[in-house]
Amino acid sequence: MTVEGEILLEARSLRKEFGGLVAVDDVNIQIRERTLHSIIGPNGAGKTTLFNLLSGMMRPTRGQVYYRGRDITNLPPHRIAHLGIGRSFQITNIFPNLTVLENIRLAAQALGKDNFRLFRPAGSFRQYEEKAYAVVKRVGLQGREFDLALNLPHGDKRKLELGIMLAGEPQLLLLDEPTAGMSSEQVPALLEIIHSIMADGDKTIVLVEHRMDMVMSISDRITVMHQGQILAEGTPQEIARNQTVQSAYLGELYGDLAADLEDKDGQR
Ligand SMILES: Nc1ncnc2c1ncn2[C@@H]1O[C@H](COP(=O)(O)OP(=O)(O)OP(=O)(O)O)[C@@H](O)[C@H]1O
Repeated sequence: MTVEGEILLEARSLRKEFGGLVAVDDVNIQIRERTLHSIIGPNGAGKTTLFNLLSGMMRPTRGQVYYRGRDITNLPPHRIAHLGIGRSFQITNIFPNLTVLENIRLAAQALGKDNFRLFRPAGSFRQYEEKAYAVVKRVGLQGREFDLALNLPHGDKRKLELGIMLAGEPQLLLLDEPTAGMSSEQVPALLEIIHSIMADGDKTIVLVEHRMDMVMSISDRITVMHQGQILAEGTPQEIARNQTVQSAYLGELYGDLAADLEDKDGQR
């Protein structure tokens, strides 16, 4: 059981309009430290837009985002990243012609203070290399260190993406569908990595994910979005039993989920 901490990230009356369309409709959400907080909802519910607002990739129409109590609403994405918020970009931040190790080492160097110095001391290079190796191991890419990123199978690309993020030492990880495009056989390895990140005891993860079994099994809290608004929030058990959620979203899935959760409750 995770020990919940202070509020790490908070959105207040956060709104994003695209022309006449309200993608995020005055959303209030609080993410507590050391929790795995999932955001679910049907296609077009506004989950990715919310992520873009939280990570500074998009400016809200109105409303605020606070990180550790500090207003970060209009900070550029790189400043937000330096505060300790990492965000997955669904593969686009991978350099395809660099190796796995180089990709991760660059991300580690980008965090360091001497990334723009032309003549770096050899010691600091070694330090980044060592850190990169540790991350490679962490995301289960041992044996693939010297493969070009472009040659990795899809599941390994997703692991590399996580590795690049971890090399930046974020306190908060925003993961947008980390299992997208993965086969069911590849999912457990990714789940294990997510579990190990949470086991560090100092990390917080916000996860957008469509695989309901995964969301229900790993989340501490779940927020359900629907048409840009928050429909419900609670523990996986509360969400699975929530009547409004059932009719709006979970539908026929509910029967299986409720049975699963009853089983888990019974085993505790
Ligand atoms: N850049 C954009 N310009 C115009 N409309 C957009 C833009 N981005 C998102 N939208 C619209 O905003 C709404 C919310 O989209 P968003 O991608 O945030 O939903 P989502 O919950 O992440 O969906 P999915 O699960 O399909 O990824 C949708 O109606 C979408 O078409």
